[in-house]
Amino acid sequence: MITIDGSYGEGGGQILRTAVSLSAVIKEEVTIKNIRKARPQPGLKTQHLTSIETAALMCDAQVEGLFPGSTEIRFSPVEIKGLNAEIDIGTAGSIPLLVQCIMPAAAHASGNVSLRIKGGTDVIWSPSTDYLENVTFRALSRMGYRAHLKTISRGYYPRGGGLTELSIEPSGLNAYDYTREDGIVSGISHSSRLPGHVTQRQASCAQEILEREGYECEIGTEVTQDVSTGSGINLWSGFKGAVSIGKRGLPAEKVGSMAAGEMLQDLRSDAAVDRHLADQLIPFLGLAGSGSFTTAGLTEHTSTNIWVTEQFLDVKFGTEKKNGSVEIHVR
Ligand SMILES: Nc1ncnc2c1ncn2[C@@H]1O[C@H](COP(=O)(O)OP(=O)(O)OP(=O)(O)O)[C@@H](O)[C@H]1O
Repeated sequence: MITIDGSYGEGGGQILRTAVSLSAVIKEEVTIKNIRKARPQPGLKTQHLTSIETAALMCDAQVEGLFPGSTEIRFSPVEIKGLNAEIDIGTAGSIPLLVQCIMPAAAHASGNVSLRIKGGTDVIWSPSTDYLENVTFRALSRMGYRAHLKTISRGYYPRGGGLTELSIEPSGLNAYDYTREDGIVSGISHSSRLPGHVTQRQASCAQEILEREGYECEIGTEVTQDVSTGSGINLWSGFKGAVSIGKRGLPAEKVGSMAAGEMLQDLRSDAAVDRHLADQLIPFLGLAGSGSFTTAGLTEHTSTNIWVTEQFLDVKFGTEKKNGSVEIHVR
């Protein structure tokens, strides 16, 4: 049995997601203590509960300690099967973070994973569903990972209710050395239950900033009347992306300029992948057993995910400074 201190390093929900999924892959029971201990509301939130429940469903796991606010769980996996199910997070809890919890295990399943998931598609402190599809899954496909996430309708905080369709096929993971692939910046400026000019203003502002700096852009707009009210803009290029979410009182131009500013910072860097993708790639690099990428800097999310991954897999990550970036590798 493996025991993980959930308060280690960054101390957030990601420790939980990586630990649960890798425990399923190696079929070894894990106990996670001190879950989100230093967060203002410690323990499991709705998003984490539904994520663990979904992972448990996939691998017939028994789970102890699964309740809101719980700071310790024991996850005992059996075999990872395919799964065809409808999952409702019930709040604006992040759909991409739920998916993050089952991604490594799904590659090792005996069948396909097809889920219709309801929840938040564009919420703060999380990849958006567009980011997951266009940045994370695009990057992982280089290692042979086969997954798609289709956004059917958007779910914003606090109401959520967005709908997505996830499909993951089992696959082996091959080693891959990521190099910079920045090119045209693509994007989508979206809103629900707001006047159409909001998406236009978000998109125009982002486009103007990026084009002024010499980057070609193609940003689409999407105006809907979904269950929840909100707006945002997602940009991506190569293995880099930027997510910006609107909120009451924040001008649409500011939402657009924040995304463009984040994207520019990444595009100006010689690194191959952005800092968010960096932490998300770690368990997969570990499972592939070899591979590398460069990123602008080592975040606490990344170093913590390296630590968790090394607790489960027989791999050792290395980091090395390279021309203003950091190379992270497994050899
Ligand atoms: N703007 C963003 N774009 C892409 N990915 C993001 C973005 N913001 C956060 N992420 C990713 O979302 C994940 C967040 O993990 P984290 O542990 O902070 O989440 P959590 O479950 O909400 O936990 P906690 O509330 O404890 O922080 C990380 O993989 C991080 O890289």
